[in-house]
Amino acid sequence: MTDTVPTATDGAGRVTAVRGAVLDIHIEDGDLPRIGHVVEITDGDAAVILAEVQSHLDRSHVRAIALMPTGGLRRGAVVRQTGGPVMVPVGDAVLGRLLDAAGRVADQGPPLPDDVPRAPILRAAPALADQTAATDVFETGIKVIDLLTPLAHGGKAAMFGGAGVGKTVLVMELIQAMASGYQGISVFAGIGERSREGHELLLDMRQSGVLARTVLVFGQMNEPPGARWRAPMTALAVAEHFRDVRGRNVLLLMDNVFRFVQAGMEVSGLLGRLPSRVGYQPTLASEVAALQERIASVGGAAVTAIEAVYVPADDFTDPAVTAIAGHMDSLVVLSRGMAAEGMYPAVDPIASSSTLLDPLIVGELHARTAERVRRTIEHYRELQDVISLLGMEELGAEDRRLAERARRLQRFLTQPFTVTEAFTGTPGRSVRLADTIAGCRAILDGDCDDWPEDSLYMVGDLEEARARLAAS
Ligand SMILES: Nc1ncnc2c1ncn2[C@@H]1O[C@H](COP(=O)(O)OP(=O)(O)OP(=O)(O)O)[C@@H](O)[C@H]1O
Repeated sequence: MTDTVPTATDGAGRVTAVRGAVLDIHIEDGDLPRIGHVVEITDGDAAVILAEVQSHLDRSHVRAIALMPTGGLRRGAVVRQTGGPVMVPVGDAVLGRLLDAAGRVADQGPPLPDDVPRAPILRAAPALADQTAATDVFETGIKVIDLLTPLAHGGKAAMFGGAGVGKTVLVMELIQAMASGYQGISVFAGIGERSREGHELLLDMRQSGVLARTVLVFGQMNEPPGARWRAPMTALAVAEHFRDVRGRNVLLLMDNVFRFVQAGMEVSGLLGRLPSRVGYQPTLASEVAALQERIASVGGAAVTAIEAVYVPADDFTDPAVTAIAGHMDSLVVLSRGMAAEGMYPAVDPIASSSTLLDPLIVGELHARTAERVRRTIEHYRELQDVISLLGMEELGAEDRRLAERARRLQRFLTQPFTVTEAFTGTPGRSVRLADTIAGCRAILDGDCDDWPEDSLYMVGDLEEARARLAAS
């Protein structure tokens, strides 16, 4: 598992072709490097470039994908085999640090000590028999999530949404909410997103004091596909070390897993493989599985994953989206319609789900309340056409009462976030699950029927709404 850097083996070679991130290498004598193994390329004084071997072309040629920019690289550059996959630094020394996909520090801090333990980024998932199931609820303080899509301690949750519906804001809020009250280690993988967001996160974490327990791994959108493709694996290697060697609980956050799939698609195209459905790589399902299956809880230590997933063109049937969704315990679906109405967080209460929402896991009261909330909002949606044509007044008394309660529930499930305070001016709220359940039950039972809808919009618990009502 954890190991020192592999020593060079025989089989030095030279670069024979450079096509962007794709490198063809001639191995002059000795064995070819294995698929998945990494080679080091040096060209005079230029920085060392790492590349991962992807195919064996013939008895003496391999094709590799560079993990770093290849600008300036020339044919004839010297290639040295390392005899293993990429080895990245792990353990206490990387806490509070920012690494790139190849495990180099990228935060202008001091270099890592020479004796830092290293781990390979490519590894098999733990055996099924060693994995423990996730059945403990991880309370986030975000009403709509805790009530309708509870997250599992040691489970996987994904936030799905099209462009600009609030995925990043939600993941950042979860980091704030969970990491600050959480005693484990957090590992954040920034994959294919804007570098600006990464730097903002670094600053935020430094200010809030969680950075000392956090490792950041970035392969952002300006980096070559190999880096974006391997950044999540590097983050996993760091997380696995804390889980397996140190027995610590780990919170693994990834923004954005779709970009990992997209990078894999670029790599596949660069290697000349025929595309499959919707232009994706033929290996889509196995690539997603290779990542997701490694996120597992073993023995006493849990890895809890929160992943943001971009949904291209808001198409939830996209093969990348469905491939990722299949691995999740909790699916948080963000809706453009709700975001347009300012209903933040724009979590769609009907489309979102969680395997934990079972009376045997969360308890009878929670499961029943969630079910009633869902049914009421769903019924309101069914009535929407009639309402937009004829108005609420034309509904029957029972439907009208349900519609009014559904609108109040939708507003009560909005919540100001700490991370948006800077531009909304409203401080964030964290609500205990018991208060969320009590608030929803009160609305469902008609206790708030004569409250104006606005009194429930962007509040914490029902007491706050009551106080707001009394003050108005
Ligand atoms: N909880 C919220 N409260 C208030 N505003 C929000 C909230 N969530 C999102 N927004 C608004 O929506 C904008 C887009 O959010 P965000 O960057 O999280 O979207 P995204 O889905 O990650 O987008 P992209 O796919 O472009 O990365 C924010 O800049 C903010 O104006």
